[in-house]
Parts: sequence; C-alpha cells; structure tokens
Amino acid sequence: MKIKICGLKEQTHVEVAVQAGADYLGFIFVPSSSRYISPEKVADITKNVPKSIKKVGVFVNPTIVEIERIQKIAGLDLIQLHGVESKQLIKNISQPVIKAIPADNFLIKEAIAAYPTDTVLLLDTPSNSGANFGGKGETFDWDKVEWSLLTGRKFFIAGGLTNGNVARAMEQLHPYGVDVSSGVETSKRKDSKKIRAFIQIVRKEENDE
Ligand SMILES: O=C(O)c1ccccc1N[C@@H]1O[C@H](COP(=O)(O)O)[C@@H](O)[C@H]1O
Repeated sequence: MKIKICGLKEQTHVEVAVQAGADYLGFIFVPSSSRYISPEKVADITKNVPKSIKKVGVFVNPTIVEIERIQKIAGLDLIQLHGVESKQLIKNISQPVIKAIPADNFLIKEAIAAYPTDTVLLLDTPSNSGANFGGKGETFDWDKVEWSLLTGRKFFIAGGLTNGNVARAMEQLHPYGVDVSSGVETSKRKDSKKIRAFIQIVRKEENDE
C-alpha cells in the first residue's frame, strides 16, 4: 500500500513522514491554498530525502511552462493534477502523472476512457462548486462509487482520510494508495504525531490483510 502525505510545508514534517515510512511526499503549488509552498522551499526541505521516496507536485489547471519551471527547481518525481486539465497537457508532461478526479461514477468512467493506464488516478471528494479543488478534509460516500469501474487501474483514495477511517478505507476499497492532508493536521498545521500514527495504522492494516 502506497502512502502519500500531502501538503507538507516544514522540514520537520518531511523528516517525520520519511522516517515513519511514507512513499510519496506531496507539495501544493496552488497559490490560493493555505498549503502553498514555493519550489525553492521544497528543494531546501527535501534535500536529505532518499531518492526512493517520491516528491509529488500538486497543481490545479497549470500550464506546461509552469510545471516545467517548478519541476526543475523543486526536483519533482511526479505531477498531480487536481483541476480540469486537458488530455494534451498530460501528454506533454515528462514525469508520471497522478490525475485527481471527483468520486462520481460518470466522471470515473470518463477518466478511465480518457487517461492511459499508466496514469494513476486519485479519487477525491467532489466539491460543491463543481471544481475539483482538494484538501478540504471531507470524505465522499464510498458506498455510492461503482468500484468495479476501477478494476485494473491504480488509484489512490483521498478526501477526508484520518487515523480513524483509513483502515476501513483499505479494507473496503482496496486502493493502490492512500493520500492524506487535513487528517494529519491540528489547527491547520501538520502534526507529527498524527503523521506517524497514520502511517503505523496503514502498515499494520496491510500486514493484517
Ligand atoms: O490541500 C490543498 O490545499 C489542495 C489544494 C488544491 C488541490 C488539492 C489540494 N489538496 C489535495 O486534496 C486531497 C485531499 O486532501 P484532504 O486529506 O481531504 O485534506 C489530497 O490529495 C491533497 O493533496
């Protein structure tokens, strides 16, 4: 089970996530987000991160120029697209892509048809405004998704995961990975204890399965 800790802004939390056994570290390059971090800061706080742990840049409707500029400075391994990006943009990105989609059966079917199998999908809670901006800490109704649509596809579960529900998400949904941001924060700041506990719970659950 892959674990992605997202929205990191401080070196201490990067170190905690790495030591506890995260696979992916996520950084938000969306200027309007309270979790925004500059590419220069990402390069600085991740300089000691082993190469085996992947750095993911999260974007909403970026241009290819913006992605390439930020990727070069921050040293990103993967690009997560969290908006309504074109298929052509995805084709132009040199790094592997994680494509976030709202957890809605119609949109899941569309995404499966649109994106090649090497594009990892990330199911997140649909936003009330219709836009797919994440990081709100809200779960979606797991029972309403036709999970069989995703057979053969790698997908992350995101949206409101916490130390209290992640084991159930794994048992019930069998994702390729779990992605958390708000659930490992206290007062809108990452919380080292919650990060460690989240990763321990996931590792224990995968051993028990
Ligand atoms: O975290 C943000 O501010 C954000 C902004 C724009 C796009 C995505 C964002 N976060 C991503 O949302 C999911 C779910 O987060 P949460 O656990 O529900 O808080 C995750 O992939 C975040 O990286």
